[in-house]
Amino acid sequence: MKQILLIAPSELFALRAQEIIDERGMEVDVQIAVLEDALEVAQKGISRGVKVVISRGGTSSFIQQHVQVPVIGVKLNSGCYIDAFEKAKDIEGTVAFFSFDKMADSVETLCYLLDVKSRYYRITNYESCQHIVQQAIKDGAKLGIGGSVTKIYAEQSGLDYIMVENTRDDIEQALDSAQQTLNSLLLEEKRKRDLQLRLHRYEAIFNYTHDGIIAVDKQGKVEIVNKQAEEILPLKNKPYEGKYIEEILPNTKLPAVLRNGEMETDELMKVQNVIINTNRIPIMIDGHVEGVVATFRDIESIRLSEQKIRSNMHKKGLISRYRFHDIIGESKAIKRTVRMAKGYAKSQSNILLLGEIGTGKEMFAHCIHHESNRKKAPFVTVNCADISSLALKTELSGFEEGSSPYGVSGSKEGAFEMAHGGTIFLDKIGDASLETQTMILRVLEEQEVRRIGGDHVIPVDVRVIASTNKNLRDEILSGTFLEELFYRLSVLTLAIPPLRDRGDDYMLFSDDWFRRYFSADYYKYERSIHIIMEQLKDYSWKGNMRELSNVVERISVLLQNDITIEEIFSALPLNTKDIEQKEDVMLGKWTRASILEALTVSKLNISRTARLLNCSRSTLYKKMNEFNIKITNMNQ
Ligand SMILES: Nc1ncnc2c1ncn2[C@@H]1O[C@H](COP(=O)(O)OP(=O)(O)OP(=O)(O)O)[C@@H](O)[C@H]1O
Repeated sequence: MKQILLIAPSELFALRAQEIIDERGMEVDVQIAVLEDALEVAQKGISRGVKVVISRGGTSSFIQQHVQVPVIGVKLNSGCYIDAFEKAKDIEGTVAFFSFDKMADSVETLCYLLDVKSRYYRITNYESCQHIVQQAIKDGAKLGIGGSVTKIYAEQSGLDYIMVENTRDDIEQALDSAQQTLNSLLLEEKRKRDLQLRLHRYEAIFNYTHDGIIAVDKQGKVEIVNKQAEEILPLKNKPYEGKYIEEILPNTKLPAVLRNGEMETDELMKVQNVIINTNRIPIMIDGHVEGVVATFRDIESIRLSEQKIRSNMHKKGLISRYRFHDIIGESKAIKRTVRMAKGYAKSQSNILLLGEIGTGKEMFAHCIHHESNRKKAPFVTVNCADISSLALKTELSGFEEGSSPYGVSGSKEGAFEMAHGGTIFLDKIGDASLETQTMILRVLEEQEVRRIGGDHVIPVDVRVIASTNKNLRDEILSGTFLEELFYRLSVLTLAIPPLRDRGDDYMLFSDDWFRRYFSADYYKYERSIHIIMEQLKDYSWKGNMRELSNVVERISVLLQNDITIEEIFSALPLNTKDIEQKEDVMLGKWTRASILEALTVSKLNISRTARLLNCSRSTLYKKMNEFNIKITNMNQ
């Protein structure tokens, strides 16, 4: 699509123009028309994308009045008149020269030299053309010389007329100037587009950034407030435009920046009861402060969004894994404990879980969190045992950039921060050093943390569930546990019963675990499993679930390798005291049950059973026969 349109007043003009255009390889559309016709041609061209029009004299002035694009006028120079003078010099009477531009001095000189009686008519707009031609006739003109528009009126009035034709130079000049105009228009358009793009970008940033933005002018009057600022502060229904910032927000410190022109960044402050982190940037022009822009964030929302990201990233670590329905057990003891835990879950108080190792304290902590109204927020576990005091402190408080005690780069969020809105589980709290206990106590009292190397405090809302297998009252007496922390943590206490107090629950657990271990093969081993587990009825399970799961695993492996029940018992590292106690109970009576007990305790070893029962091996076999007791490898 050609963006320059040349409207020629005559065929000769058009031919000359086309010649130049072709020579230069320009992109110009050439048409022949004057006045209204020329305007129509121009308008059509513009609607197709023409950006510059070239035309001459009256037609050019006429088009320009009706269109928005620039119209380049082709000027007439004195050389154009040479041919006209040929005829003019023989004219008896006045020759009228019509021109839109000032007539060249050389034309006047030529008239003088050739003794042509001349009169000059300057046309300012095409409407006056007709009138000017009439005037010339009145003034006694015998010949008219000029452009295409006056030619029309001259012919209408019967005035002899010569239309001047432009030289190649005139047309070249007009084409040059049209090309330059087009170039600068295109450049300007590009600039505008770039500017618009930039403006749209700024607008998007301005309205969709998470930061609130307020700009004031040099007098401190509010100029711009973005949506986020309206919401954070909140300013929604307050008329603020044109008001002094102090009138709507009394302590923004923006007037101070207007006075001293100093930038302030990363400052924490409270405005309208909202804690924000803010930057104040003075707008300097020629060394003068012309305004200030403040950007700020609501600390709470930053943390919430960080938390959201983090909890997505560390889903496994930050969400509770167990629900109450995962807790296995039919005993009264465990059912009562679950009932209490569910009740505790509904409250906001801290909870201290007490119990021997492996009783399921951590599992209960997960369940309680999930049953509480904090279940959608993070659940963060921190193990206070087997970790140095410094590492634990780092874990709990996090650190700022460059402040890691271990020289780690970057910053790190502490566990309390991570658990904000949710629950922190302090496992084995009784093993934390006094220093760490003091730090935890301070966080609980003040409900805020400060990262290592940090210069500001971070408010936290965290529920603490702590656990221990120690007797903390004894620890307090011996000075290794802070009494104050104990009272803070033990608002609610829950004692998780040991496995030995849960009746046959150990059978349910082991059954569950054996099934998981053997899956489809479970039925192959079911009988052996039952016999073995029955024999462990009175075992004390000092390691509780952990010990039971180890035993189950060991038995499973042995059973799978076709090891006899007798050998399996000898391979189990069971607590010997338990067994000895059982032996005491069993000795004496010749009953089927007592023989079975002795066989079990001696791990199906006949010599040992005989010794236990204080009889010979042959007596034992006889008795076993009597009671129909057979020892077979159950796997076979
Ligand atoms: N009632 C239960 N039902 C099912 N699984 C359980 C139950 N109690 C504990 N467990 C399982 O037993 C194992 C040990 O439990 P957990 O780690 O919760 O005990 P703990 O008291 O926190 O142990 P420690 O004192 O050693 O930290 C876990 O694998 C847990 O899932």
